[in-house]
Amino acid sequence: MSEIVLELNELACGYDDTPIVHELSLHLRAGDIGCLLGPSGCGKTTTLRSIAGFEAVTAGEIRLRGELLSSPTTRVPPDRRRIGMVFQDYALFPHLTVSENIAFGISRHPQRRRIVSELLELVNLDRLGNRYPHELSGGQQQRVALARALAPEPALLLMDEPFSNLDGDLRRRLSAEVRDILKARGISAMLVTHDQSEAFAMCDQVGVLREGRLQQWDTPYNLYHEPATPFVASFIGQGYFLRGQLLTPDTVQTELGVIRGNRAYQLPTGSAVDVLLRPDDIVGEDGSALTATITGKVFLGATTLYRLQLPTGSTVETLFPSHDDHPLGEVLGIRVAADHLVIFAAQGSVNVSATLPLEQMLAQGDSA
Ligand SMILES: Nc1ncnc2c1ncn2[C@@H]1O[C@H](COP(=O)(O)OP(=O)(O)OP(=O)(O)O)[C@@H](O)[C@H]1O
Repeated sequence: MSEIVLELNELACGYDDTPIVHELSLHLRAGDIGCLLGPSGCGKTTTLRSIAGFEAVTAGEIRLRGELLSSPTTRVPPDRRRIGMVFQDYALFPHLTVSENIAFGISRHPQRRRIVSELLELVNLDRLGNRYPHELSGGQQQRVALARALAPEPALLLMDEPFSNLDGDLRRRLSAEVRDILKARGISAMLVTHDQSEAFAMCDQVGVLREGRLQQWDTPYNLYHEPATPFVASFIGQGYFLRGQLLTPDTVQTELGVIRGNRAYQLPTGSAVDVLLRPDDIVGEDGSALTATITGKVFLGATTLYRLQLPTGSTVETLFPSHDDHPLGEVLGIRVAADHLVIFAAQGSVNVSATLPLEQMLAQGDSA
């Protein structure tokens, strides 16, 4: 495993007397791209600004390659941190050409012409060095901003919503391109976004923040398949919770029958639980005894997302190839095909009427 480049230990920060971020701990390894993801106002930018040195920390510490950058009694100035930044609005100098913008942070470097020319090539702007920012598209301006941030060879690159001024397709292409550039150069980076698909496409580790608290710092795969909290489960990806009752550590009785998962839960047998079902966990099956009524559908291109109402009134979702078209109101046969069983202790009271007596459920669980 590579060395740890960025360490946040029990970090707390905020503005004047308003605490925003609380007890935030995470480690980013060299060459990895990390991300802070969360709803608007949860503290992503505040955390990034603290790492950059623009905001003081009130508790905990920030270390870069082991060196203490911030603590309640230490604050290395932003320009001494070896951290590069790329902002949402590009923040290029309008009176400088593309090449001059890129050279800005290395004006005294003897090799600056060579570095600028390499970076121009890296970000695919090698013929635009003499243009001014207003003569470039948004995507091109953001590439210049990236090249400028990379020129001083920072130990860490911070990116605050870098693609949010760009639209759909360009945004996807540029984020993939930036990931390739960072990976090719082994650059460690931390991104802030509220766009989950961008976080998943670009990042090795993603931290989900809620109201200034880190809920989980993990790979995109684990966030999706093994969310640590109900908030992460509902914030990441799509899905609905179904109330159930734990039969054994890895099986649960629900109104869709007994579902067996791939890991054991440490909750007491018989506990009321909430089971997360993603759209890919529910599949159509002609003739199935389990049926659901289509109450909504969203065309997504290759697939269509159907919202289904179960006889008890609960909701689940499923995805069909879009050529497999079904009208609203149709009753479908369905089956659960979940490999990853994600459950949490039930929030609120148990809907006893939707469950069977425990003995009967255990008998069904044995035969499942
Ligand atoms: N300069 C400031 N002074 C006081 N409060 C601020 C300041 N900047 C941000 N805040 C508050 O801090 C909280 C977190 O803001 P922050 O910008 O970190 O959130 P965010 O997760 O990046 O949100 P968004 O996705 O909307 O950019 C918000 O409640 C915001 O109003």
